[in-house]
Order: sequence, then structure tokens, then C-alpha cells
Amino acid sequence: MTNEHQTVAFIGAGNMSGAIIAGLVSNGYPASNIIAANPSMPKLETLQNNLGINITTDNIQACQHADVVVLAVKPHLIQQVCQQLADSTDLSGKCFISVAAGVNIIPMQAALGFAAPVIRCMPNTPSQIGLGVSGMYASGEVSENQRQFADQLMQSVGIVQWLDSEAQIDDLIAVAGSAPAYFFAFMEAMQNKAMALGFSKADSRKLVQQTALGAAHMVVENDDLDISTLRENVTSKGGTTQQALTTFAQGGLAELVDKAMQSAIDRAVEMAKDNS
Ligand SMILES: NC(=O)C1=CN([C@@H]2O[C@H](COP(=O)(O)OP(=O)(O)OC[C@H]3O[C@@H](n4cnc5c(N)ncnc54)[C@H](O)[C@@H]3O)[C@@H](O)[C@H]2O)C=CC1
Ligand SMILES: O=C(O)[C@@H]1CCC=N1
Repeated sequence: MTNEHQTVAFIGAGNMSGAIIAGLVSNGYPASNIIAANPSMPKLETLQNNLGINITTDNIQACQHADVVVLAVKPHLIQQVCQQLADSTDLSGKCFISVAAGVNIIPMQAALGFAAPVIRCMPNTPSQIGLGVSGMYASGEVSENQRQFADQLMQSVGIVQWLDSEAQIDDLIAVAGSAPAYFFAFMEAMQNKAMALGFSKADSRKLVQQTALGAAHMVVENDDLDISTLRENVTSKGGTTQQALTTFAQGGLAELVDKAMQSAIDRAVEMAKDNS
């Protein structure tokens, strides 16, 4: 990775930061160029012990020597954190990458006190294992160099999709940011049924996870086939799969997925209003 000696500060060391940092370090990004800040020590100590990064409980200290500041606190705290940084340190020359859902660039820049270069990034937790998806949108103030660095940073933990408008970040949340949870919920439900059928918890998990893994790999490795063809190939006429799929259809699965994804988008829009 070029620019690899840029210092990246993560403000907020929770699930998403932890996933991105783990992905970066395991992909060879120098841990000495990563610092994470969090109000409490336990998560920081785990990150330091496991990944060798720098840690601090002081957001300002983390930010001072950083070229890139990743804002990774809960959405309702983003503006407060931006204001705290703006009040206490010189932010000129720094690029901000916000991974928060439902906080737009304009209110972030207002809290930072200047037209800062801000990149909205919507990652997901599989970034932890290099299989992430990140939607990215850059404000007009972001330089080509900053954009390229952010692109390389997030490409090192998965695939990157640059977006034409900030509003598309909300769509990306529904399609990828929140979406690992949909698959987890589906697998959880399958595991529960397997257990109800008498399989042990461990066996149920093993059977479900291997099936999910196999199905995902088949999609990846057969990119010349529509996903619907892969589904049809499992479905013998009048057989068991057809019966299961009919039950899903009768329960409105496709409509339910559409509705659930739309509700995630609507929630992001609502959050952006609350955080403006
Ligand atoms: N979890 C996920 O799958 C994804 C989360 N996101 C976004 O990432 C952001 C963080 O989410 P999670 O990591 O899930 O939450 P989290 O609750 O796991 O992490 C947030 C961290 O911020 C810390 N914190 C609280 N106040 C702080 C402050 N004033 N200064 C510094 N740190 C502070 C908390 O102690 C916590 O460790 C959110 O804005 C969310 O929208 C985006 C994509 C996916
Ligand atoms: O649930 C949330 O709001 C965050 C954004 C995407 C995944 N987690």
C-alpha cells in the first residue's frame, strides 16, 4: 500500500473500529501507525494486546499526530466528538472518515468548524476478516491523494464501492452495512430449528455454517449464473426444497426482505434529521 506510513486515528474503539483495525493489521498495515481512542480501557487493551496498536483514552491526543481521523462512535456522539476535537487541536490538513450511519457531511463540517475534507464510509463487520464491503462518498474538499488513501485503506479489508451521492450511503447501509446481521439472523433461525430437531447446538451450528459457506462460495464461483439459477438447481420439482421455498413465498419472504431493507434506509434518513 502506498502512503502506508500515514497515521490513522480511530475515535471510538468498538465493534466497527475493532473489525477494521484487525483487518488492517492482518493485511500488513503497520500497527505503529494506528492509534485508537476510547473513554474506557478494556477494549483498548484488547486491541493493543492482540494487534499491537497504540491506544489512548484521550481523543485529542489520538487526533494530534494523525493524518486521517476515523470517526467511529455512535451516530448521536459524532458531532460532540467533532466539536471536542475542533475546540482543542489544529485540524488543518487532516482527512476525516466517518463510518457513522445517519450523520451527514454538512453537520459534521459545522461541528469541525471548517469545510473539512470528510469521507462518508459505510463498512461492515466482515472487514475483520478481509471480506468487508465499504461504500464511500467524498465531500468536495477531499483531495485526490486523500481519496486514494481512503480507498487503499478500506480496500485492504474488503471491496470498496464509491458512490455518486451522499444519499446512496443510506442505500449501502441496507445492502451491506446492516446486512451481515440479516444472514446471521437467518442462520440463527436455522440453528434453532436444527436444535429443535434434536441436533446438538454445536452440530447445528456446524451444519448451518457449512451450508451457508457452501452457498456463498457457489454464488462467488459461478458468477456466470444468476443466483436464481443456483436456487433452481437445488429445487427438484415436487420435492422438499420446493415445499420449503413455497412456504417462504407464502410467508412473503421477498416482500419482507424489501420492506426490511427499506426500513433500514428510512431509519438512516430519520437519524440524519436528528443529527443535523
Ligand atoms: N457495527 C457495525 O456493523 C457497523 C457500525 N457502523 C457505525 O460505526 C459506528 C460505531 O458503531 P459500533 O462500533 O457498532 O459501536 P460500539 O458501541 O461497538 O463502539 C463505539 C465505541 O465508541 C466509544 N465511545 C463512546 N463515547 C466516546 C467518545 N466520546 N469518544 C471516543 N469514543 C467513544 C464507546 O466506548 C465504544 O467503544 C456507529 O456510528 C455505526 O453507525 C457502520 C457500519 C457497520
Ligand atoms: O445498526 C447500525 O445502525 C449500524 C450501521 C450499519 C450496521 N450497524
